Amino acid sequence: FNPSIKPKPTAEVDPTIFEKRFLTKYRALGEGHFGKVELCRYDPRGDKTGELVAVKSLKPEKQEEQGTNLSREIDILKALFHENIVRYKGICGQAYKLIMEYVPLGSLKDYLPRHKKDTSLATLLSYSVQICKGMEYLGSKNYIHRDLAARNVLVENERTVKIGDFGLTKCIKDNEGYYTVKDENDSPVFWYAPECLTQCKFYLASDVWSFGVTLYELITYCDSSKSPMTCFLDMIGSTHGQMTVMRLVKMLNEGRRLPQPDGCPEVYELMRKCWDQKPERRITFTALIKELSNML
Ligand SMILES: C=Cc1cc(F)c(CN2CC[C@](CC#N)(n3cc(C(N)=O)c(NC(=O)OC)n3)[C@H](F)C2)cc1O
Repeated sequence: FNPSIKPKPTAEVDPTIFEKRFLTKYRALGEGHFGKVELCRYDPRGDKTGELVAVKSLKPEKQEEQGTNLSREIDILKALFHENIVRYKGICGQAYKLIMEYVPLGSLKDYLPRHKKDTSLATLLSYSVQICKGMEYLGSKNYIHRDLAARNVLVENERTVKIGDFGLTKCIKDNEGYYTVKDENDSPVFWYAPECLTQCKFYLASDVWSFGVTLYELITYCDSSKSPMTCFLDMIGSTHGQMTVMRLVKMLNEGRRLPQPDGCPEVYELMRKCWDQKPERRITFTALIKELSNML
């Protein structure tokens, strides 16, 4: 080693720029209204030693209309660093592809029904604490998720979960404290708080409401026969088409809520604190972390 000879810097390669020609598709992980998420291998050496990644891309016919939304989602995810939030890895092409870490055990919606026997209540509560930590961090940056549900929480391993999709995440304007929801075609209405349904206003506390519904999903191990949609449609009668939202709002305004899942009444008490009619009266993610941790 001769200290007087400075090694020539190798060409600076930006690890967040992925070349399309090295991305090989394996299978679809999910389909959305405007695009899809696919499992891919990024294999620049062409010997299958490259890493597996999850790639979100827009349908060609939706790129015009949704391109800005995807680039906003990319900018948000790029700036998030938390152990309970899926990692941003980069972009591909003219930013119509978002490259994320691949979380192989999939969403809680896929995972819980298949692992009911080996997932204790304590583990479910640990998952809940982790979701709240990710959401507390997101809220600290003035972002509202707007689509918190078991289908958007990923299982890293049997001890660790991460919030995995930020397709509807928006930034709250400081002086207003809420985001005005534009017409959302496939809004997850059964996870939405009353103020979102009636006034199209989304507060940080609106995400707490959605967390309460997500906690209900966890405690029922995402059993589709007891899903929020199934339950609510049973309560309001499922033959009302576009009247569904009206009847859902009426039922919520009357104070009716999802029923207590079998066992763990103290967890149901916590859900009820997430479902206070008024956003300002709802429990916060910080308080939820404390109360859930005390149950562990
Ligand atoms: C274009 C818009 C759009 C398209 C979509 F398909 C979806 C829906 N999609 C969200 C991402 C998803 C669920 C979550 N969280 N997921 C991510 C991973 C990962 N990072 O590994 C993963 N892994 C997995 O399933 O492993 C077996 N699933 C799953 F693809 C559903 C939402 C959208 O806004």
